[in-house]
Amino acid sequence: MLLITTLRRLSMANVKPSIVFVLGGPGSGKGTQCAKIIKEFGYVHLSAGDLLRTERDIPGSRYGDLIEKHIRNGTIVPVEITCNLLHAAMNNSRKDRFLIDGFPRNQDNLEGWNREMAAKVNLQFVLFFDCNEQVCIDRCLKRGSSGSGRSDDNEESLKKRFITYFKDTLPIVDHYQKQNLVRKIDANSSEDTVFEEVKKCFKEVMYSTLHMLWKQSVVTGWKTTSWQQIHKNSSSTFLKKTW
Ligand SMILES: Nc1ncnc2c1ncn2[C@@H]1O[C@H](COP(=O)(O)OP(=O)(O)OP(=O)(O)O)[C@@H](O)[C@H]1O
Ligand SMILES: Nc1ccn([C@@H]2O[C@H](COP(=O)(O)O)[C@@H](O)[C@H]2O)c(=O)n1
Repeated sequence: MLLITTLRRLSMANVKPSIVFVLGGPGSGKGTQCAKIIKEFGYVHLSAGDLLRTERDIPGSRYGDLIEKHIRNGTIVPVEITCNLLHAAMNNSRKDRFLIDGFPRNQDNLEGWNREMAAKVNLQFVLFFDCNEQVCIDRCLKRGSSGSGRSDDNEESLKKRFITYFKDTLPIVDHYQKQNLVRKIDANSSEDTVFEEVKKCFKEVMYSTLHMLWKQSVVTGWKTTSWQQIHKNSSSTFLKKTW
C-alpha cells in the first residue's frame, strides 16, 4: 500500500488532471454508470448536461433561455458556455480525476476543448456506451414518466436528440477511435452486467498506469517491492483508496 501511495504522490508532483470522456446515446446509461464508477474508483463525475441544466436554472442567467432552447431541440450549446462550466467545476472540486460525461458532443465542442483545455489535462480514454436506439428511447421515456422533470424526455425531443447523436456525436467517437482511445461497452444489458465490463476497463487502465509508474521508479533506482507483489495485493477497493 505504501509503495503505491508513494508512487502516486511522486507521479502527482508534475502531473495534469486525468480525465475520461464518457459518450453514448441519450439514455445509454452514462449517468448511471458514472455513479457506480465514482463509488468504486473515486473519480469526480461532471455531467455537461447537468452543468447546463444548473446554469439554465440560475435566476437571471444570461444563458438560461439559450440553453433551454438547445435542450428541447436536442441541439448542442456553444462550446464556450459548456467548456467554461466544465473548467470551473474542475477547479472548484480541487480533485485530479474526472469523468466528463456527455462531452465532447460535436465538432464545436471538440475544437473548443482542444483550444482551451486539452493541453491542461491528461485524457486517459473515451468510455463509449454502445446501446440500441429503441432501448435508449424506452429508457428515457420511462425516466420521463417516472418524473425526471426533464424537458427533453419526450418523443419529440428524443427524435431530435438522436439526429444530433448520429450526425454530430458519433463522428467524435470515430475521431478518438482513430487515436485508439475508445473503450466500447455494450450498454444494452442490465446495469450490473454493464458495470462488470466497465470495471474491467478501469482496472486495466489503472494497472497499466501503475505499472508504468513502477517501471519509472525502477529506472530511477527506487525499487522496494516487485510488480507481482503489488499486482497480487491489489483490489479495486485498494485501488480506490490508494490511487
Ligand atoms: N442498463 C440499464 N438497464 C435498464 N435501465 C437503465 C440501465 N442504465 C440506465 N438505465 C435507466 O435508463 C435511464 C437513463 O439512464 P441514464 O440517465 O444513466 O442515461 P444517460 O446516458 O446519462 O442519459 P442522458 O444522456 O439522457 O442524460 C435512467 O432512468 C436509468 O435508471
Ligand atoms: N456537451 C453538451 C452536453 C449536453 N448538451 C445539451 O444538454 C442536453 C442534455 O444532455 P444529457 O447529456 O443530459 O443528455 C443535450 O441534448 C444538449 O441539448 C449540450 O448542448 N452540450
